Amino acid sequence: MAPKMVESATNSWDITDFVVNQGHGVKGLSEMKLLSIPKQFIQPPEERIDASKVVCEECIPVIDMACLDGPKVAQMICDAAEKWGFFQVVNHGVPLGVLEDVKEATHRFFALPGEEKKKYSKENSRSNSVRFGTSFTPQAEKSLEWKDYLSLFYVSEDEASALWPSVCKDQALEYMKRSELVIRQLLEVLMRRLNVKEIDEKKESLLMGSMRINLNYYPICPNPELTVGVGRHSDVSTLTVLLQDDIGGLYVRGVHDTWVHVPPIRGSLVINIGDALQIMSNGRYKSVEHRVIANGSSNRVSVPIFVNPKPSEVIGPLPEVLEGGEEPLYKQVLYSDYVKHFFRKAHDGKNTVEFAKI
Ligand SMILES: O=C(O)CCC(=O)C(=O)O
Ligand SMILES: [Fe+2]
Repeated sequence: MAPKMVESATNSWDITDFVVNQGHGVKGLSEMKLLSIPKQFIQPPEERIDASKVVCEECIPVIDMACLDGPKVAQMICDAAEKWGFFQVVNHGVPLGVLEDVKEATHRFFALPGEEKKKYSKENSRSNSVRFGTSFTPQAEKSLEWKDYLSLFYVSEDEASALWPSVCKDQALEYMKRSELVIRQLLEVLMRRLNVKEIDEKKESLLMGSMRINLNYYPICPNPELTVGVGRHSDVSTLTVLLQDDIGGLYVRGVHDTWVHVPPIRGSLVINIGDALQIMSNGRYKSVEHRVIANGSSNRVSVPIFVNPKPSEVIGPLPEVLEGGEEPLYKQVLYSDYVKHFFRKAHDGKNTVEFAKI
């Protein structure tokens, strides 16, 4: 890249324009091989990960789904959802090839020229359900996050075939479809501890009535210690199924203000509880804060599937949970309002759930 370009792009106005508006993303910036990150990406010290708070002795549970019918596994899943809000599953039934294909497809999408990716930006996309972007909500953020993404909201197979980018749609759809069984199994197990005997049509709409798949791309960063890949947040989903590659960098909030790394395990899926399930379980299951650090030497991809209530559902503590006289901690809220509230502001840890607190 010509030095002039580097020089002009480091001008503060141009950076946002280059990264956000022109569709080059952070990847475009990373490829310019800047010696340091532009100031727009510098996070305040309290938002950078503090190495002294990272604990290596602890680890989120790794659960073998092959023994799901045995007595122990269901208990481990529910315990992990209560204590950590996070766990990894192995032998989950989604073929390794499907996982590898969707990671490759993610690299393929982000390798497209900026002009091509820009067709899916907020301004240009033919549909609200397909969105290429950068950071989280650049208009609301004081500091940008070092991440690009393609977000695909699933409406129907026909819509996906017509509108999702052709370089990744088959792989993204296949990953989503093949994950449905493990999603159902997990929800059934989690519901049983809440006295919900079966997931009927109404519960299905409430728990998994909509799906969103994101392809995340975290490019190499010249000053990873000064910025973040994703800031502290909890997901607004019922639960999230996350595929990560072998680079690492995802951290989960542990006890006493500590952070615990989620080590990549080949073939595993990371499962985390989202705010919607925390609310529906009246706080029994925890949607836990997490964040992603930037990386100085490798590009990283991850592919979360956000399993969400249908946007038109009203969520609140489930009647089965309150049956024994437990006081509700959350009010009834329209799920689409909850999501709007989340996307209106920058990432700010666990604060979103305050929106639903009584
Ligand atoms: O990339 C990751 O490992 C996590 C991403 C994440 O937390 C999210 O997209 O909500
Ligand atoms: Fe997340």
